[in-house]
Amino acid sequence: MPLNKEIQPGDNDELTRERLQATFDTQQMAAALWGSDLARKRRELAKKVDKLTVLHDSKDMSFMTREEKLSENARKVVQMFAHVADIVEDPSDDAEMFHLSSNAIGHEGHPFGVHFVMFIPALKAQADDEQREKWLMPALGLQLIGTYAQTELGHGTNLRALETMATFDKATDEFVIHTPTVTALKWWPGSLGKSSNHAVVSANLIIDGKSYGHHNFMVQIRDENTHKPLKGITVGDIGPKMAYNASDNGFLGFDHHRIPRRNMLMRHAKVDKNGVYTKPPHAKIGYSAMVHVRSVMIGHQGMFLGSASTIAIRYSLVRRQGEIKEGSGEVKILDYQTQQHRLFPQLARAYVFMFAGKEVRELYQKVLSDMEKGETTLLADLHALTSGLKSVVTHLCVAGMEQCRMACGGHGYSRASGIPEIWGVAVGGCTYEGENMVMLLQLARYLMKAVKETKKGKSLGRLVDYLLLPQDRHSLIGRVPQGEYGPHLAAFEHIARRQIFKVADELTKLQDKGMSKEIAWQKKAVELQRAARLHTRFYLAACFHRKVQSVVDGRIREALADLYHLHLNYELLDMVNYALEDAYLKADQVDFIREDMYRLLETIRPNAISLVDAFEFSDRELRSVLGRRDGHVYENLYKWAKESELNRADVLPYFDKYLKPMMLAARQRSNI
Ligand SMILES: CCCCCCCCCCCCCCCCCCCCCCCCCC(=O)SCCNC(=O)CCNC(=O)[C@H](O)C(C)(C)COP(=O)(O)OP(=O)(O)OC[C@H]1O[C@@H](n2cnc3c(N)ncnc32)[C@H](O)[C@@H]1OP(=O)(O)O
Ligand SMILES: Cc1cc2nc3c(=O)[nH]c(=O)nc-3n(C[C@H](O)[C@H](O)[C@H](O)COP(=O)(O)OP(=O)(O)OC[C@H]3O[C@@H](n4cnc5c(N)ncnc54)[C@H](O)[C@@H]3O)c2cc1C
Repeated sequence: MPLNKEIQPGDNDELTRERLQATFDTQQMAAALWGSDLARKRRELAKKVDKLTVLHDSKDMSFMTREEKLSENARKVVQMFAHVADIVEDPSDDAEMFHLSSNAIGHEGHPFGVHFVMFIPALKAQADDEQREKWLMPALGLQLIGTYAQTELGHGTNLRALETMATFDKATDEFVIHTPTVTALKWWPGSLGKSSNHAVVSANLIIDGKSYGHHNFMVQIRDENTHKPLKGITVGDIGPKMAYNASDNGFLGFDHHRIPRRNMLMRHAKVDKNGVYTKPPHAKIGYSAMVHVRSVMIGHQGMFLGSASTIAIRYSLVRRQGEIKEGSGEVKILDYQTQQHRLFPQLARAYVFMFAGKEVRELYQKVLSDMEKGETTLLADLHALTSGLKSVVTHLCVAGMEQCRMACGGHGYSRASGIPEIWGVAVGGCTYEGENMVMLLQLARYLMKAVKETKKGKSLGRLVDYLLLPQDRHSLIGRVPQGEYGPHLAAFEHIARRQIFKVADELTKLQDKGMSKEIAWQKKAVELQRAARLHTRFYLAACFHRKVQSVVDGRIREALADLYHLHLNYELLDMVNYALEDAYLKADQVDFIREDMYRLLETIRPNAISLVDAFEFSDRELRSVLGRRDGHVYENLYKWAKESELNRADVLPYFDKYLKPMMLAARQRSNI
């Protein structure tokens, strides 16, 4: 059977020649990336969105004001729901809905952003059956718009310091929600500013003067008909952000606002009418909506990096600049080794982040179904894994996207490239759902506990089984037959294990000298977050390995293995200092890794376009002139620039108002 190579009439010949070189079928590679069912659904829904003009951007969002963006995406999201049954096979499938949304709406936000990502997951995990009936069904049916209001002006990370109060009033069987200070104002919740009419609000539960820590409460914030804030509620937009400006992130304050007792989400923790409090089965079960977003973010961040890689690689095959051999003509910029070294490792990361995203979603689903039965054993593992992945993946994604942007030269800096907006959205991920450094320290906590168990000969969980294995003193990289990469993966394991034990020993030594546990932790915090990063990077490399092993088709496995081996080499070089510290690697082995990496760049080069085609991002989804599938970049850049609002007239008023008088005055002065 001929291989599918994504060639279409009217394509730029340069790209067609590139596509013909592929060693694999792009649709089969797409199936490896997304799963075959989702890959098919994505393809079909993109075609349907193409035909439905009501779902198309009315103009490029780059040329819109914030209010126009909000209005445009509200229009599209409503149209999207109106046509959803004709477009997707299963509207309750989050993945399918997410892809519909990224095709039709893009990534700048819309009024239902947090509704689907946090509000509904919070209700699913924390509302009891009666409450689900009351709010989850209407929320799924779009009868209300919800947000998740946890962060305050004064505190986002340290949830124990949240100040919003929910004081139980036994006499009326109500909670009184109150914002005692300006720092207690809720700050940041997505779609809160102008769109939502309900919020899951985190507030300190106070019964008879005693605080039970923060819990989640359902609060209606706006009238369902007039959309005006309810009495005792102040709400508004927090202003423009780096990106994500079609989302109205908001502020929210309460002045002794009363809600019924049954508005506390009571699946796990409960308060009865006598004010008797029942503890949840796990102290952090109320954090489940955060864990949900952390788990979905991994794959989505991979998609963002995949989008930027697609844009930069396609453009690098259209752009010619300079000669490699004098007189032989200008070359495609992707033929430069430096360009390949800049882009292919990002492409490999995008792949592995998407694979890891799938694994972590499966674990989340398992934990969620366990939680339904009151079983919480795997919650700590999930928290540790998502905390590490969330931090490492967002950090590497935005660093990688910046490489993609720079690899496009000047045109990468233009919004026409599409990279600035997705970079701006992705970089928010380093902060939201737990600031990266803080989340790495959460994982480090787990790792230090794992060390203690290891010393007793036990494992804390599957993720840290490797701590029980003995340390090798020297790496076998370059000492085994060419093409064997087991020692590379072993090096990731070695580096992570060594750093984890090293910092654990250092903590013990400090405490043995009489330092408190907390101060010792502070003294070693940078080393601790390094341990968490190295553990996560080992997890990612091992995940890539598992994926390559699982692929049946020989051609796909070979192309994926090239990316995997590049990933191993590139990431090892990026953290080689850890392997040199204990002479685990020698200088000749580092040279071996480098040379192998350069070899792999050349091997991957002919497959580059098909490896990005395999993401199957539609042009509508990419929203990039540089990344167009057909490669017709220059004529479309010119067309795009002409759309700029500044080109509506040859002379704009500011010229007559400011510059002309200044120049006239200057001329007059020079004539005197
Ligand atoms: C139309 C529609 C289309 C529809 C489509 C629909 C489809 C939709 C599909 C989905 C689409 C998705 C799209 C996404 C991408 C889109 C782009 C943009 C979107 C932007 C959205 C942005 C949303 C962003 C939202 C937000 O940002 S919302 C706010 C997030 N805020 C934070 O994340 C605060 C961080 N801070 C903390 O999480 C805590 O503060 C703290 C540090 C843990 C300490 O917590 P503390 O309570 O102090 O506990 P410790 O004392 O440290 O620990 C004590 C003990 O508890 C343990 N433990 C702590 N935790 C946990 C935990 N979880 N679980 C288990 N254990 C835990 C710890 O291991 C320790 O164990 P031990 O060692 O004792 O054994
Ligand atoms: C785009 C976007 C969307 C958001 N959406 C929502 C939403 O829908 N709902 C919601 O409730 N919130 C939302 N947030 C808020 C977000 O969750 C918080 O901003 C985030 O959790 C970080 O908290 P912070 O702002 O308090 O940062 P801070 O904690 O003030 O971080 C500042 C610095 O202090 C350091 N730091 C803080 N604590 C520690 C510590 N213990 N140890 C070491 N270092 C520390 C951090 O590492 C960081 O370097 C959103 C934020 C963004 C950017």
